[in-house]
Amino acid sequence: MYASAHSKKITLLPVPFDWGAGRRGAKDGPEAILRTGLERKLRLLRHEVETAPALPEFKPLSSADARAAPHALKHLDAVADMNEALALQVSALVGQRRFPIILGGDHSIAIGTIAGLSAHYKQLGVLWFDAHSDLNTADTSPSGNLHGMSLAVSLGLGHDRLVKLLGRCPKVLPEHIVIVGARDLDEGEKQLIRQLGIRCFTMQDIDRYGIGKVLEEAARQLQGTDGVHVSFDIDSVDPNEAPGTGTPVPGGMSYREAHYAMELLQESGMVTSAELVEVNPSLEPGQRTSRLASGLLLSLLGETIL
Ligand SMILES: NC(=[NH2+])NCCC[C@H](N)C(=O)O
Ligand SMILES: [Mn+2]
Ligand SMILES: [Mn+2]
Repeated sequence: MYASAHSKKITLLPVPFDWGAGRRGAKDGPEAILRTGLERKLRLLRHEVETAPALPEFKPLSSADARAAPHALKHLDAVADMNEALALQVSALVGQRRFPIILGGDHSIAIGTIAGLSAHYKQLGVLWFDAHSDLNTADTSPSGNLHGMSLAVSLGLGHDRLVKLLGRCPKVLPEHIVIVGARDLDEGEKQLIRQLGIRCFTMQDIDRYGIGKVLEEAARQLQGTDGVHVSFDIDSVDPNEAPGTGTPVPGGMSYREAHYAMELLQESGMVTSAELVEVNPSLEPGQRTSRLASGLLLSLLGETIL
């Protein structure tokens, strides 16, 4: 086997957290992904790999937070506390010149990941693979679930406790965000995308241009950045391939489209961190979704077919 062009010092960081989602179970995602042998397989690609101790479990403490009234910010305290701890860890890893791969957990963990990254990358680019755009605010969210708001928070829109993590706000600029795979957007999210001019490649764009062309455009959009974070929500892939996830939406990326996107990003050499979220092992009998998640990370880090 050939050594991949650039061997990296990778830290796998498990984040067993699911209070940002409407249903429980994504907290077992990291363990399921790690069980596929991800660490060992990354080593076969000639990377130096360590698995960090999992982030401690943050649970709702106050009864108000646990009750999670509808149309509020559900479990705000737990989400804020977890993300603060996560942001500090991610920032420390980047400071040590390590390549962080954060294993979720629901997508609210992107708040902490991006906060930690933005402490080092002043022009951070974010490639957001998702059926959704997670651009809701308290005013537009149909659910109150914070995993549907994490990208908005990173743009500086949301509760003070979340947008001001580690000080800098916003963490990322609208022109440095590219969404890929969208097919279920709430009305307020559509408005925000238009208003801020966020680059959003829907499933129709993937149908029309092909995933290769879409990734080419995405890379062009992120040219002015000093680091690129791949935030991969497994529900961007079609539920036939990724059934083990909490908010599945039909009509997603195919197995090959998802892998090809990762392969192209590997070739581009532009990616500086990644996270894989929303794998919920309780929602499928087998290991299909966690295997897919693991395989996509391997493609992103240099695994090739031949
Ligand atoms: N990370 C996710 N899976 N997010 C799903 C969000 C669904 C919906 N848009 C909401 O705000 O509740
Ligand atoms: Mn998401
Ligand atoms: Mn999603």
